[in-house]
Amino acid sequence: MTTRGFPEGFAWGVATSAYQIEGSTAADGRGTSIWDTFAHTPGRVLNGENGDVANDHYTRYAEDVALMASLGVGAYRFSLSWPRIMPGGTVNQGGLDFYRRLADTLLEAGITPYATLYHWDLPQELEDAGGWPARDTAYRFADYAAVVREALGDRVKHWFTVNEPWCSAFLGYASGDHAPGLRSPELAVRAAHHLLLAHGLAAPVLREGDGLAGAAPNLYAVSPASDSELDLDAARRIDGLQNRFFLDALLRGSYPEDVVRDLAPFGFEDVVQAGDMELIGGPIDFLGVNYYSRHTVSAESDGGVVATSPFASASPWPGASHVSFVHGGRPVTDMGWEVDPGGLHEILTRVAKEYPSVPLYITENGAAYVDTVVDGEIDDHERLSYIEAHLAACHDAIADGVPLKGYFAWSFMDNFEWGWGYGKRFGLVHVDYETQKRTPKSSARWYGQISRQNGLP
Ligand SMILES: CO[C@H](O)c1c[n+]2c([nH]1)[C@H](O)[C@@H](O)[C@H](O)[C@H]2CO
Repeated sequence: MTTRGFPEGFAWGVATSAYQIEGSTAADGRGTSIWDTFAHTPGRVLNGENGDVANDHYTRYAEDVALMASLGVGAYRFSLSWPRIMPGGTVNQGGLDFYRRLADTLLEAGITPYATLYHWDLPQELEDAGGWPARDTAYRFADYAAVVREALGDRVKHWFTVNEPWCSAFLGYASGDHAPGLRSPELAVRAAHHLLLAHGLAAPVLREGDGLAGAAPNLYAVSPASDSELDLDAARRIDGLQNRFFLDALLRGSYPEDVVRDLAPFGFEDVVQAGDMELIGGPIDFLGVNYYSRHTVSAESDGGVVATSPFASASPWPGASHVSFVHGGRPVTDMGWEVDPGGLHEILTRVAKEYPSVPLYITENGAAYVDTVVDGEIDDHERLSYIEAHLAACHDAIADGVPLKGYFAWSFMDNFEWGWGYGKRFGLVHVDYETQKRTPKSSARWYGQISRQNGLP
C-alpha cells in the first residue's frame, strides 16, 4: 500500500564501487591502483585489510545481479576500474570484457546500468607521474572516457564522471586518510581543480549520441554551532569547501569568490587556466548527490573531527583552520555520523532553488550499523529506518518541486569501507567474508518492496 508515491519512472537503485567489491586485483590484465598501494601500506587501513579479494564480485557478478533482480531494484550504480580498463595507459580487452558481461547481465535482468568512471582507484602509474595535482591526469581521464564510451556505450547510457572529487582531493592529498595518502593542502587544491577539469573534459565525450552524463559530488547540510560571528564564518568556510566549490563550478562554471580567497595561500589562483571553467561548467544531463549527514561547525579548535578514517590526522580542510565539528545531539550511525534526513531535504531544495535547473539523483545515501546474524537472518531495523526517513525527505523535496529522478541506496552489499576495512557495514545485503555468502537483510527486502511499489507506505 503506497500513500507516498514517487513519480512515474523514478529510478530505484543500489550502488557500489569497483575497488570496494570486485577483488581479483591482478586478474585478466588489471593494473595497480593507488588504493592497492595504499591498502598494502602498513598503518593505512584498519587491521591491514585490503581489496585483494573483497566481495569477489569480479567472479560472482552474475549471482549478485540475480540477487539484485530478485530484490526488485531497477537500477544499479557501479564504478569502472580505470586500471582494469587501461593499465599503463593501454586498453585491456580483458577488463572491458568484464564490464561488457556485467552490463549485459544487468540489462538481461531488467536492471539499468549507471556507470561511474572514477571512484578513487587511480592507476598507480598516473599517480607516479603526478596524480591529480598534475593537470595531465585530467587529459588521461578524457582518453579513458573515450575508450569506455566506445566499448560500453551501446550498453550503458547513464554515466557519472567522478565520484566525490572532495574526497579524492582533500582526503587523498590534504589529510592523507585516503589514497595516495599525501598531506599537502597545496596539492589538494590542485587535485580538486583537476578532478573537476577531468569531468569537464570527459562529459562531452560521454554525452555523444544518446549518452547521458553528470558528476556525483558529496554534499552536506552545514550549520554553525551558534550564531556567533566566528561560528557563522566557520560554517561559511566549510560550506564553501564542501559544497559551493563543487556546485558553483559544475552548475555555474565559476568558483565562489570567498573560497578562492580562502584557498589563495595554497596557490589556487595558479591552477585555473583559460577555458577550464567553461569546460567544468559545460552541459550535463543530471547531477548526482551523495548525502549522508550534516556538519555542525564551530570556530573553537578543540572540537571533534568528522571520522573519515580510523587514522584521522591532518585536516582535510585547507584554509579552514580553527574549525571543528560538534555533534548536534542527533542519533549517530556506526560511523559516528549524525542521522539528519532534514539535511537531505535542505540540500536538495537548496540546489534546486539556488542553481540552474538540472535533474538530480541521490547517488549515495545509507548507513553503517552493527549487524547481528540470528538464525541466518539480519534484522537491520536502524538501517531500514535511516533509509525510510531519507526517502521521506526525498518525497517531500519532490513535492516542493525538486527534479529528483532516482535514489541509489549505499550500498547494495557490505564492502571494503576504505580506511575502516570491512568493519563498517553499509550493505542492504550482508556478506560473510569467510564464505562469501550473501544474505539479504530486512532492509533489502523492505527496499525492494518500496522499489516495486514506487512509493512509501
Ligand atoms: C564521507 O562521506 C561521503 O559522502 C561518503 C560516504 N561514502 C562515500 N562517500 C563513498 O562514495 C563510498 O565509497 C563509501 O563507501 C561511502 C560510505 O562511507
